[in-house]
Amino acid sequence: MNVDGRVISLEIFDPCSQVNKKKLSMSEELNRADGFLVVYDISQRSSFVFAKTLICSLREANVIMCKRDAEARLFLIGNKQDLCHMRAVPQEEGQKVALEHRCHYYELSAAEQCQEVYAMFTTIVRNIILHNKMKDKRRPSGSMAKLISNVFGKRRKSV
Ligand SMILES: Nc1nc2c(ncn2[C@@H]2O[C@H](COP(=O)(O)OP(=O)(O)OP(=O)(O)O)[C@@H](O)[C@H]2O)c(=O)[nH]1
Repeated sequence: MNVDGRVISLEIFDPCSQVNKKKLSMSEELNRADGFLVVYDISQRSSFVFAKTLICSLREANVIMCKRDAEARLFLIGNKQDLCHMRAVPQEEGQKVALEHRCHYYELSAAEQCQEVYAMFTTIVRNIILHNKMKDKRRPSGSMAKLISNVFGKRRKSV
């Protein structure tokens, strides 16, 4: 993808397509993921219920650590908006769940709105890049980390 003049390669892992689909396996892929897109079908209530379970599992497994993490990395997406005549999940309900879990919410149709899908991915990647930059800033710098380890190192020796 081209995001603000930068070429970004995305690696997409779909745990729901794996053999053990019912159980969200907290595999290595999930733990090293930069972002999470939980997609449900607006014409199928069961997929919305499953989406809510997935969001809770991400939180319980500490893959999504805190409010700030969810705001930057977790996205709830109601797909198949073109089937709104068969809608089983009101948009407000999706928005409410997103608000409860502090994540972003989109409703679109992957089949008919490829530009919206591209725009959504651009926003997601932008958010994640910004979040990762902030995280790096919050981490102690090399010399500061060295200083901290020296201080604690010395203390440990004297105990
Ligand atoms: N009408 C409509 N159909 C869609 C849309 N997006 C996907 N589909 C259809 O929904 C079906 C499932 O799509 P997949 O891409 O396999 O979705 P998935 O989430 O991987 O599905 P699972 O196998 O259940 O995990 C396919 O028949 C798609 O063509 C959409 O926006 N509108």
